[in-house]
Amino acid sequence: MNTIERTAAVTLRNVSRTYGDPANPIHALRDVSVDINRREFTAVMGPSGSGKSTLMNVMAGLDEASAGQIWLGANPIVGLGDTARTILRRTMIGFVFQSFNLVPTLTADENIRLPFILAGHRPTAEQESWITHLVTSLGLRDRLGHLPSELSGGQQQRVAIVRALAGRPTIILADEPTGALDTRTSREVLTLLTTAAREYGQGIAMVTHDPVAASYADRILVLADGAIVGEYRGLDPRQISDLLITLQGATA
Ligand SMILES: Nc1ncnc2c1ncn2[C@@H]1O[C@H](COP(=O)(O)OP(=O)(O)OP(=O)(O)O)[C@@H](O)[C@H]1O
Repeated sequence: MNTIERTAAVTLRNVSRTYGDPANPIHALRDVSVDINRREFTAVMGPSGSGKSTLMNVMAGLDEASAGQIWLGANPIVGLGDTARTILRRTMIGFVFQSFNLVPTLTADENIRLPFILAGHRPTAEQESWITHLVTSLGLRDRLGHLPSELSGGQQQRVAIVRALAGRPTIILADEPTGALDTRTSREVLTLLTTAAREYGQGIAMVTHDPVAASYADRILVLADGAIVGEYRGLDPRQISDLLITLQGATA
């Protein structure tokens, strides 16, 4: 199976993740098979504890699947050593976490450039103009010299988003990226993620509880109790909240 050409940004086949005592296991993911496609913005939704963060962590190779296979692009990650996995992650994935994860001693500009420094090369001219576009459209031009502690939560999140998008990674994994943002900035961030998928062919997976944020996605995956229980397209925010309310009722 490893030799089959894979066009998805991330492929999961029969992936399970079990925690805790084998006699009394917690099944965070149960036999999940899904593709996160390139050129597509996928929202991941589901009740608290349904496995959304676990799904993101195993896709990123930050957590080990207990069973199953995972590919980043064409590269299998199950069984890879730590170093190889770190290199793959660095070159193929951009992360946006709710907690920003900026380096406190680096300025906004240095944080944005950190992935390039870690990868050992400077941004190309094309990447420089993409960074300038991102910085300008997220209103960060006059904040680049500031440390994270000198920025508001929303500004810190925008810096993290520019950092994730800057190198045009194959996949962007975002966990509640708009959780700390005001409505206008949220809209800008979601529009940027949409652009990243449509125009730059990146695969986006975004965990969110927010029906408005999810309505920007092309596809919504719904998790319940560690399994994918639904896949939807073309829903508006109202339809998404109705869906979640129905699911909460079914799993309560
Ligand atoms: N390191 C861990 N050790 C033990 N159990 C864990 C661990 N990580 C997650 N779990 C359990 O796995 C299940 C799925 O957790 P996960 O964090 O993936 O859910 P989630 O859908 O992201 O929840 P939320 O929306 O509240 O963030 C939960 O029952 C959780 O308690």
